[in-house]
Amino acid sequence: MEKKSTALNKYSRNVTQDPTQPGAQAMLYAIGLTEADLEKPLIGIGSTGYEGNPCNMHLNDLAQLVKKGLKEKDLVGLVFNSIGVSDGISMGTYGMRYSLPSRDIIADSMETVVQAMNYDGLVTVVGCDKNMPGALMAMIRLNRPSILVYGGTIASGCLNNRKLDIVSAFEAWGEKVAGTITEGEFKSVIQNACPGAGACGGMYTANTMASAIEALGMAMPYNSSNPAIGNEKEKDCVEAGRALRLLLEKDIKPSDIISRKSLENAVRLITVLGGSTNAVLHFLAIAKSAGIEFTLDDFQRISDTTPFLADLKPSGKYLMEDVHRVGGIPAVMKFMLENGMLHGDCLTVTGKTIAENLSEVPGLKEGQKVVHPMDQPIKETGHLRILYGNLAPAGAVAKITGKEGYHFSGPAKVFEDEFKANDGIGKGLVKKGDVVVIRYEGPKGGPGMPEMLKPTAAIMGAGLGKDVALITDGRFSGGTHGFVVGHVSPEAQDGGPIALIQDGDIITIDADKNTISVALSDAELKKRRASWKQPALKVQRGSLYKYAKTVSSASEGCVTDQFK
Ligand SMILES: CC[C@H](C)C(=O)C(=O)O
Ligand SMILES: [Mg+2]
Repeated sequence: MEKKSTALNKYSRNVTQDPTQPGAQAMLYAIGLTEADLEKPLIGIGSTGYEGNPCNMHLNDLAQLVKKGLKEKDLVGLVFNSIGVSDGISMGTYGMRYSLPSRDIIADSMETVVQAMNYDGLVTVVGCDKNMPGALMAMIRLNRPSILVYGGTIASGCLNNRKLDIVSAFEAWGEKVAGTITEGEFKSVIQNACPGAGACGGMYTANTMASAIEALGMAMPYNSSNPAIGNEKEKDCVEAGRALRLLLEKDIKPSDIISRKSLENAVRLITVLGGSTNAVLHFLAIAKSAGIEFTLDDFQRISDTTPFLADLKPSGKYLMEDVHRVGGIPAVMKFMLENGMLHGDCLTVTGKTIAENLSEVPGLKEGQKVVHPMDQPIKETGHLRILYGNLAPAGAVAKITGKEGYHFSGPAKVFEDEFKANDGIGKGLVKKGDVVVIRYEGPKGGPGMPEMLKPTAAIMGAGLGKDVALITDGRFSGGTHGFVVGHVSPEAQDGGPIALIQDGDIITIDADKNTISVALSDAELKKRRASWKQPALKVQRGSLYKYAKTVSSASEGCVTDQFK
């Protein structure tokens, strides 16, 4: 792409080169910049590093490596921090209600710093689930040369020659409640599941979003599959710093890289990998941030025409470390390009196209078992199904790998929130054949649309994965598997039909016809709605109140900056 070169410091020059800004320059000298530095582009390095989470504990060190790469290319890197919360640590507690809102706080905070400080470009160094979409939304809003750097996946844990990961710990609770493991075994799983730094090791939300962002073209090749610990990750951080120079010189911005075609590339990779349902929510929001028409129906269209090929946890056997071992995400993308599943002409942050990047990488390792061949798919079409029906007039998102079948019908077992559901499951109130309904956990009702890994892991751990379905206006962790439907819209707080369900109503989920329905007549639903009263919001002040008052529905990506 031949783009005219512009002043590389077109933003920072407003403070570094303007004689009417002596205070700014005095402060920049104070942080140690020299007169020569003030003539160079200033690049924000937005890190979500913090000590309290394995996904984020090493990010500030990686940010220094990005800074090193920038310096090698005569650019001044300046590290700043945004926030992050841990899905794995907050899961099952009230704190999980802050998880999805943290995405938009990260987007707002990175936008704020880069705009306020007049930085010419941005490299974000991110780790846990919401960090990637939040950082990407900021990059899109700012639309100046940017690269996303993912902190990388965690190594697998190990116990008695059994590979463990974070979901092993979650599911161990269900196994213990069901009596299939002892208290001692339970403790050993917990203590050995996560060996150190890195984001959750299966194809959960962090690895899903990192892989998809690499396919979108906003991260360097191998960035998503290089593990958190090791010289490959250190190298890719320095390379990202170096790579920003070309983007500045050619004035290549996110709006030159993100398009409907590159969004299709991202979603097609998610489908091949069997990625997290959260990617639906986040890519709806990312597309909205970019002003690109991309709706739930686009996910269904791509799912209908893309095979599910990767045998990855939570429903499969392998972890992201195994993807790395057999060639990494570029090798998967090369396989997809060769099979006509990617648009190779999309530009990326290397300044080259997807096809040009992939021409330089080896393919999947001979004989590897992680990614199935085209003629032996795990499922001929995608695992992500967008369901509609009298229970979800505005849509719902199902994760159907086929391992639990494609149809489920049974009596509703209704819980008014996640905590009551966890309590009920723990007390054995959920029986084979039930459709568990967890409601008032949507974007406004939660608020914050929490992930339901605790109940789904308990159901799976109790061996009920094939015998119980679970639907919610909340969402699911990437670690969730089983017969699950989330993002039911409209949510209960807004009076959606899910608010009208009563114990015993027969709910039917058909993943072939993409429908979710309750066996009630329109007249009955109308009668129940007449007596339904909207409950007050669960919070009346603070960040969750602001969120509940501004957030859009899940079928719109839960955006908070585009309210009408
Ligand atoms: C267990 C998985 C992780 C903690 C998560 O929340 C996600 O992938 O969404
Ligand atoms: Mg999560």
